[in-house]
Parts: sequence; C-alpha cells; structure tokens
Amino acid sequence: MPSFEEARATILNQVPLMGLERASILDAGGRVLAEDITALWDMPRWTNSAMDGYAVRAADCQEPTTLPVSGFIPAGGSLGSPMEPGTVVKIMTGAPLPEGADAIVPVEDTEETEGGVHFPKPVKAGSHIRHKGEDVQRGEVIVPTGTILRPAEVGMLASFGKIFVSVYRPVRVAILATGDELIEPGDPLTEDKIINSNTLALATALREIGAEPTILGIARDTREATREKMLEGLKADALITSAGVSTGDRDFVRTVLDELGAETLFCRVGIKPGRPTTFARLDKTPIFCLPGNPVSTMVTFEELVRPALLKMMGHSRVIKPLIEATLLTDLTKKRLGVLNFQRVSIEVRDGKYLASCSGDQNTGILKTMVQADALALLPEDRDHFQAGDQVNIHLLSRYADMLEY
Ligand SMILES: Nc1nc2c(c(=O)[nH]1)N[C@H]1C(S)=C(S)[C@@H](COP(=O)(O)OP(=O)(O)OC[C@H]3O[C@@H](n4cnc5c(N)ncnc54)[C@H](O)[C@@H]3O)O[C@H]1N2
Ligand code: MOO
Repeated sequence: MPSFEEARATILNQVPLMGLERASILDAGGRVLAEDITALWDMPRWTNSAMDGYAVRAADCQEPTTLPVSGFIPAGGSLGSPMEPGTVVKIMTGAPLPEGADAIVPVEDTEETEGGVHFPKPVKAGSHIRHKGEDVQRGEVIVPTGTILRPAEVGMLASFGKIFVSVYRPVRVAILATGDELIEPGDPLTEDKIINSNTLALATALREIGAEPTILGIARDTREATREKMLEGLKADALITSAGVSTGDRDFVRTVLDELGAETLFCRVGIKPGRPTTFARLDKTPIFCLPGNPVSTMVTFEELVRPALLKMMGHSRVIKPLIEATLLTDLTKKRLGVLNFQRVSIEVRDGKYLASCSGDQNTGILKTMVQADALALLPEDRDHFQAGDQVNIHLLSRYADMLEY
C-alpha cells in the first residue's frame, strides 16, 4: 500500500497536460498562460509627468522665482511644440513632458500669482518624471509562459493591447456517484435513502480551481449501470467516482475498471480517511475513485485529486505548503501506521497558527468538516498529540487564515 506521498507522486506523474486554447484575457483570469508574451513597445510609451503641476526647466527655478505659464497639457494631449524659454507649462499626470522641460513641480509646491506661478523652493532636474521605457522595454517578456493570470498579469497584458492569449484548457471532469441508497437533493425523501451530497460538494471543489464539472448522476449498484455511467464519464478529461470502491458485496467500481481494461495504479493508500482510494487510467484519462463517506470524498479530493487537476491545467505550484501550527486541544489517532488527516479550526495570533480539533473525526460526520479551516496531518508513527504540540496543517481555503473585521 503506497504512503500518501507515494500515492500523490504516482498520480502527479501520470496525469496528462491539457491542450491549449485562445481565450480573451477577461476569461483567462486564474488560468495558466501557455506562451511568452513580449512587449511590442516601450512602457511608458513617452516620457511623462508623474504629478499634476508644472513642467519647468530646473535651471530656471534654483532661486525663488515667478514664471509665466505658456501652455497646458492634459493627459492624452501634447504641446505640439517645445516649451518657450523662460516659461512653464501646466501639465497633468501622464501627459507627455514637453521638449525643453526637465522637471515637474507638483501644484501643491507652487503658488498662483497674477504674473504667473511662483516656485518658492529650488527644483531638482528629473523630479516627478516617468521616463519612456522605465517600466518595460520593447522586446522584453512581460508575462512568461506558465504564469497564472492574476489581476496584475491581466492588467499588464491589457496595457499592451493583448486581449487574446493562449492558455491551458480547463479540465472537464465527470462526476459519478454510485449507490442504490442515493437520491438527488430535492427528490422526495424516503426513510431508507441518503441524499447524494458528494456530487455537488465535488462540483464546487472543481469550480474553485477553474475545472469544469460534468454531473453524470447516480449509478445504481450493478455492474452494468456502473459500467455504462463510467464509460460515459470517460468522454471527459478525467473521471471522479464516489463510493462503491471498498470491499462491500455491491462495490463494483474496481471490477468495472478491470472490465474496461483500465490500468489500476493503486487501490488503497496509507491514509485515514481515504484508505480505499483508487487511482486508475484508461488510455490517458485519469480515473479517481474516491470513497463514499462524505468527509473521505472531500479530503481525498483535496489532498490527492486537486493537485493533479491543477497540474493538468498547466499549474506548476500544485501542492499546498505545510504550515506549522500549535495545538490548543489534544488530537488522538485511532490507528498507527497511516497518515491521519484531522479536521481542525484555525486562529492566527501574533502571526502564529493555532489549531483546535473541530470535533468528531468520524468520516460520516459532515459538521466537523464544515467547522474545519484546515486539515492537520498526523504522521504514521504517533497516535497522540497534546495541546502545545506542533503539527503540520494544510489550509482548506484561501480565506482560512484571514482576519475578521
Ligand atoms: N470490510 C471493510 N469495510 C470497509 C472498509 C474496509 O477496509 N473493509 N473501508 C471502510 C472505509 S475506510 C470507507 S471510506 C468506506 C468506503 O466505502 P465505499 O467507497 O465503497 O463507499 P460506500 O460503502 O458505498 O459508502 C460509504 C458511506 O458513504 C455514503 N455515501 C456514498 N455515496 C454518497 C454520496 N454520493 N453522498 C453522500 N453520502 C454517500 C454511503 O451511504 C455510506 O454511508 O468503506 C468502509 N468499509
Ligand atoms: O478511509 Mo474511510 O475513507 O476512512 O472513512
């Protein structure tokens, strides 16, 4: 049975990279760029004013002096001719510096008088000027291939008029729930049925990373139904199944994988929850078969599937960092020899992470998943952790350690 790290490495080494598509930068936010984008011109395109004020010749303003105003340049305008000697030009932020001027004096450092503008302090040549090409030079790579397009990158691309770029396609992931006991949310409740919560939880987790869920519904516990639905799911870029993967009499997922000729790379992992997690592939399509207990489904998605799907979409930073946290409560593991993910809530005090058990760690207990900000990774060789001990955690969301207001 592979350890957690071995299983994760096996998956990450098998998954294929998605193809490329051209997308508008508005739609490409959060996705990974698949080409180097080069600057077609200098930025700024012209030397310009960094302040609303006056363009001056610094040499004219070394002593307190009053000079006449010979022109006005708004942002988007230009003077059209050199600045007349012995005068100044009123200028707005971003407007091109007129020929003959070598400094900008902000309006608040001047006084308007009848005869012109008074400059009480000496002016340094070059002050408040933004030079042509000081940000980016023509031919420079402004956003390299492999970059995640955040607002900063989208802004940079937009400022060069680059509105379509080549990016990795979002991975289309089919989700299949299995089990005779399942009904869909909204169906009439009957005593013996359980609502399929895993599909929508998985779909939400997929959307969070920019993947596209395709919901296949529920496969009843027969080989034929499971096979039919899995075949349908294999039309997607990846397939996730939930439940039916353990050793129960009606757990058909693994049998169907064999029937379909899929290569099963592992069918158990040294983790709790998630021990029966199975990973297979058919041709190049990855198939993640997750255990059905709702917490097991979410934890195995988070720890094993999420990194893989990110990698498929061209991401290189796919593994969450381990953060060291101090326990405020004891944590106890039921079994030695497996890596145990325990649900904890998090506080950040004086820059330090503090973790408390969120409650019952049974894999059927959803409430403690709702209350969890992070998963504590309790190593294989130790079963008890006391308040005050250090543990490693994976945050469950990007908001998990933000401060309240
Ligand atoms: N003899 C053994 N029994 C079990 C083992 C084992 O090693 N030997 N492993 C246990 C572990 S650990 C897990 S996890 C479960 C996983 O089993 P399956 O993945 O085959 O899941 P099911 O038994 O079909 O369902 C488990 C549980 O989850 C509920 N469920 C299933 N699908 C959904 C869904 N879509 N939405 C909400 N809830 C769902 C289901 O009703 C069950 O209660 O096996 C243990 N047994
Ligand atoms: O491995 Mo099961 O997923 O512990 O509950």
